[in-house]
Amino acid sequence: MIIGLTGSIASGKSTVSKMLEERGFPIVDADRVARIVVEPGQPALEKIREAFGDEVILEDGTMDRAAVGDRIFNDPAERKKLNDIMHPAIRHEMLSQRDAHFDSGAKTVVMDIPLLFESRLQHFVDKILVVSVTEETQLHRLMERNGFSEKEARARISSQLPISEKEREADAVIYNNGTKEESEKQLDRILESWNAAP
Ligand SMILES: CC(C)(COP(=O)(O)OP(=O)(O)OC[C@H]1O[C@@H](n2cnc3c(N)ncnc32)[C@H](O)[C@@H]1O)[C@@H](O)C(=O)NCCC(=O)NCCS
Ligand SMILES: Nc1ncnc2c1ncn2[C@@H]1O[C@H](COP(=O)(O)OP(=O)(O)OP(=O)(O)O)[C@@H](O)[C@H]1O
Repeated sequence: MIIGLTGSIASGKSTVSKMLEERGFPIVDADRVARIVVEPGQPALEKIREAFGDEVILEDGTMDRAAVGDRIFNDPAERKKLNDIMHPAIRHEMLSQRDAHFDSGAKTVVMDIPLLFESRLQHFVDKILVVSVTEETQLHRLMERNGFSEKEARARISSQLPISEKEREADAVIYNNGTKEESEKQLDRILESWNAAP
């Protein structure tokens, strides 16, 4: 079985992903893969330099994530330009990690994909698990975790589909406004109802 774990920025996907990892599920993490495909020497990084200019590359040759973030979260055309470069590379690496887990005998693989709906990847997974929070909690946690101003946080939130739309298409939803323990209980109930074992 493939579980697609999604939600919105700072809704708690990594928190739930950690709980799944503790239960022995192998995780393919799109955000982590997105860092691998732009390491120095990777073709995607060269394309980013060509498309966005030398000002988004740091002196040590790595991508300036803050500079790229400022550009893409404030401009849909810039965001599309980056997505068009990075998403094919991310998809390729994620599928190869997924296959490796199944080849090693996993029964269930979790794919943590923040943009599962935005990138229309629903057909890649068997069950969609959405981690949801109210917009107020999301804004508060995002500002606190990243040290963003309200404007910076809102730009990121509005770069994604509203979480209510994601909930509608989910097979199950974890409401992560309460404590992590409360979310953990919801997770265990969902895994049991799906008969999901690692
Ligand atoms: C823009 C970048 C450099 C900002 O880096 P930064 O370290 O500040 O953030 P990080 O990578 O941890 O992402 C945080 C969250 O931002 C959101 N996000 C990232 N990219 C996008 C995007 N293109 N569109 C909408 N939301 C996005 C996701 O919810 C993600 O979990 C980085 O997010 C990136 O390379 N994005 C493009 C690749 C991508 O689409 N990743 C999303 C998962 S496939
Ligand atoms: N139930 C909770 N109670 C309190 N804080 C929480 C809870 N769940 C998550 N957090 C905190 O909220 C922040 C966002 O959570 P997390 O990093 O798991 O979100 P995410 O969906 O993975 O974000 P991103 O899309 O940016 O990767 C983190 O600082 C995390 O520690």
